Amino acid sequence: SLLGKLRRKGRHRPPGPKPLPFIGNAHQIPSKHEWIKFKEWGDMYGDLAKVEIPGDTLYLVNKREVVNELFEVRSAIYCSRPNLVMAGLSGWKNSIPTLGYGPRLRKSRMLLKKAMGPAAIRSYYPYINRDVPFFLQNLLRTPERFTEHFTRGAARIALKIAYGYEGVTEDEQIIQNGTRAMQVFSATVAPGAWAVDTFPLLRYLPSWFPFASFQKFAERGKKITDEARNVPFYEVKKRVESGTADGSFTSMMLQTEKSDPETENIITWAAFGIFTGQFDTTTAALSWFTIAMAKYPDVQKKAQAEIDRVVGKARLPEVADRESLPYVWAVMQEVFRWHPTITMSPRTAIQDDEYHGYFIPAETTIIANFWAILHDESVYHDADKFIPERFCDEGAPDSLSVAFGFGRRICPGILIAHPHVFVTIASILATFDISKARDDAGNVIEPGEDATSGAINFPKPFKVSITPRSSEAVELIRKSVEHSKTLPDRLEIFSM
Ligand code: HEM
Repeated sequence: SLLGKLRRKGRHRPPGPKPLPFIGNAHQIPSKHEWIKFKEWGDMYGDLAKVEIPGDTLYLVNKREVVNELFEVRSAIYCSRPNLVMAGLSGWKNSIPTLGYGPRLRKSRMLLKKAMGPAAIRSYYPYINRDVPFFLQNLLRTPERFTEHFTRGAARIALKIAYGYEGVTEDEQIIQNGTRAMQVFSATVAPGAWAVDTFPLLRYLPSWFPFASFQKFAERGKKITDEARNVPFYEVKKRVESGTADGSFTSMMLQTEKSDPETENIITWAAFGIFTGQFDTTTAALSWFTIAMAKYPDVQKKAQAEIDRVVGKARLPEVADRESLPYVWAVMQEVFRWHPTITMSPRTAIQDDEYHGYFIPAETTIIANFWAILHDESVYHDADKFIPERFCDEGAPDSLSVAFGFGRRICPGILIAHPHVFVTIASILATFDISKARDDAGNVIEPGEDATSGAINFPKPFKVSITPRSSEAVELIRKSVEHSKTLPDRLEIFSM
């Protein structure tokens, strides 16, 4: 039979929801929280579920074993990305996360390794520890602006590494430009935006963005993104030329790499990757942490008790305390499991392949559903609940080995994200209590768990109450800030 012939040729395609002519399954893909629908299809159709959209076929992968086999073991095949047209038009064409596999990607990741590899990261620990008190001080002064403090805390470190930060233009403007550029990115790579067609993109437009045609969107998005990437870079370049640059990834690359336009362009994107890769993701993760602490006071108390016992109240937690704070570490693992920062990641195969008898033609887009893996009830019971004990007492598989991706496209910032998020969480727990806010009538406001749509999984804006644990804690923050001011703020590794 024809079917048998196709099978023999290995051209058996995986099952999936029934497509309609022309639009395929587009009408069945929801406009938000696509990962939940994709998990349902995985539960119905198995290891690989095929979904048709106009102009593309997607294979959904919802199980850890399958993602591991394809993205890790066969990483050399599943190492490219789909062509994200709208992201490309909006200024992100040459960005690292959207690059197809090839020499440019390899070069970019090689450069990133110099700033994000194990040795470099260890050399940042003192800088990260030094910065935490400033973050806590901001939180103390204006606790209701916690989201902004999360962003600034992460951005300060990222900007320092990428551009040398202090003395390099105005950081407020750079952070604001970066935030806007990331909103353009997030909107244009959101699965609903590219998986269906370009029309649903309108749903993801940030509120400050005037309603406009696609051409206008792309034009404006590109302008924002170019400016966000170029302004800090050329500032550093100017300073390198005049011999006044603080040591940073950019200054080091400008002095050690070839000075042709192509290489320079790659450096701008690598630096911009360090900057934009860090602040939004960290803000999202810390926001979910904040919601978790408000909703699960017993978890918070237990984590605080561990810190009080191990670290004491005379100093703040530091990066090096990680091994001796297993419960706080489990809280962090649970944050990245409960609401993973990036719920799904797309890859394309660079050659034909086969998985358990199913044919996977070159160029097929595979969507790894990290959220589904981390909400698999057979692995993580009561998956919607926040239960750190599953990691430290029950031996559940690590969530961080999923939440940062796999293989050749694994998050290059993973080694800095872990200690930075960890020490931030530990320091908040050491000095503040997070609880549910009350409205003017005194009624408790239940923080929701609704996520925004877009590439990065942020909770919708929410209110909580953040108050210092004690007057001792306030004093500790004040003393730590004074101490930090006496410490060097250079990154030695880039001083040459
Ligand atoms: C909370 C922190 C973070 C989380 C949860 C996170 C998560 C991820 C994930 C899931 C991916 C896709 C991986 C894949 O396809 O397998 C990714 C890619 C990426 N991340 Fe991160 N990330 C974080 C922080 C950072 C930081 C600090 C940097 C700074 C260098 C960074 C830079 C990047 C870049 C450049 C890519 C694209 C890599 C590529 O496509 O080759 N991220 N990240």
